[in-house]
Amino acid sequence: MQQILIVEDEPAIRRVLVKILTEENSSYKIVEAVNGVDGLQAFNKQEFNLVLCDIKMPRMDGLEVLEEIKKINVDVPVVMISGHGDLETAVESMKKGAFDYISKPPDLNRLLNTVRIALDSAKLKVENKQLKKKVAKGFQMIGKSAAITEIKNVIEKVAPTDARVLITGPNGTGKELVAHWLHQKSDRSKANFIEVNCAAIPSELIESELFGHVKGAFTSANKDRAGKFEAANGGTLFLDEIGDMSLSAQAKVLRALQENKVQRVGSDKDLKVNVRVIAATNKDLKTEIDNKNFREDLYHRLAVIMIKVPSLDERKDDIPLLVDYFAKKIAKENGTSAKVFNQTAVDELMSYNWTGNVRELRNVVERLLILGGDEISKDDVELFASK
Ligand SMILES: Nc1ncnc2c1ncn2[C@@H]1O[C@H](COP(=O)(O)OP(=O)(O)OP(=O)(O)O)[C@@H](O)[C@H]1O
Repeated sequence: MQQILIVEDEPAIRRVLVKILTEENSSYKIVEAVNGVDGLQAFNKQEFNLVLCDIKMPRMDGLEVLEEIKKINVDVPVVMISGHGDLETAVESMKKGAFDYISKPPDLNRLLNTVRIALDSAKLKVENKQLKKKVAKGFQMIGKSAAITEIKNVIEKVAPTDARVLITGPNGTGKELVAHWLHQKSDRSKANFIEVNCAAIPSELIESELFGHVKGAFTSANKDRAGKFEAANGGTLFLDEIGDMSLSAQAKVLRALQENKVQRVGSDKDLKVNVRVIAATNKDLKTEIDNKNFREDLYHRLAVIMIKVPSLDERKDDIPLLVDYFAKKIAKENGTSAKVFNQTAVDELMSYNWTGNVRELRNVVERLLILGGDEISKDDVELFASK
């Protein structure tokens, strides 16, 4: 059901609007208000998917109603109804957040199209918000150890700035998670978070991956292609495993960071980009610099803020929380009910050496959920954890 509020002082126009909409779609439920004040009262009382609002009305005009509605719920589309002579106001209302406007007398097709598009777009907005929430939930950072608490504090402080961040730590400790959080908690979260795993891309392709290419730049370049820097414009570019990047790509990344400009491979045209770069590595970049595998100037550009994610061994008190979190998460993903890990099982898991790795702990939990008994005990851990 779609709830539509019509705010219109002229009874004849109101009647036409109601007739057209109810005849078009029986799921449209209409509430009528005869002036702006009544309209706002109705809007405050119940939820609406769409508002149609006349511009010229006594007591409170359409623009005021629009402004008030946007204060209450910015996501509900408002379509203005403009009479003869207030076209300029209609245009102004668009600047104030109106979705669109229709003219009086309402043309049937135009009205129905506008209503349909406004309702669809509102639905998309809501879905998008829900999806974002879901994504944010999928990136929960579990842990109350001193190390994780400190990392969360640093994220809170650093995320809203544009400072570059270098995240270090062993494989599977949560470096990517930290990068996601930095993005989610920044003003850039509306734009893209683009990830490039520098270790997974052959060195001859990394430049084209990062900067794009123009048609004919190399044999397989059969059309122009944007690179990851361009894709991340306005957002965040996460360069994972940056310690594995070739020296020639490092030189180009350095230039991109210094000048906020990139050139597609095969082109000499500069493209301006506004990208926040977050990098991660499990290597000791200082050693890589000594061994001439990593550029020192690039290191200093990247490592404005350093976040070191410690191995799980250094924060064992997070293991019970992580086991519980993964057990519930995996059960939910598989549509099964969550099994309990009893204290003996958790103690046994805590006694192991976890040289990295949260990812490994997650895999062990999954294995135990599949192979273990109804309640996971120390015996199950000894039998199936295979550490
Ligand atoms: N504190 C945490 N809370 C919840 N999940 C976590 C935590 N740390 C890591 N994970 C999960 O563990 C897995 C590995 O984490 P992530 O990919 O962030 O590690 P990484 O250090 O980037 O690994 P790599 O070095 O291999 O790229 C992911 O599924 C991630 O969601």
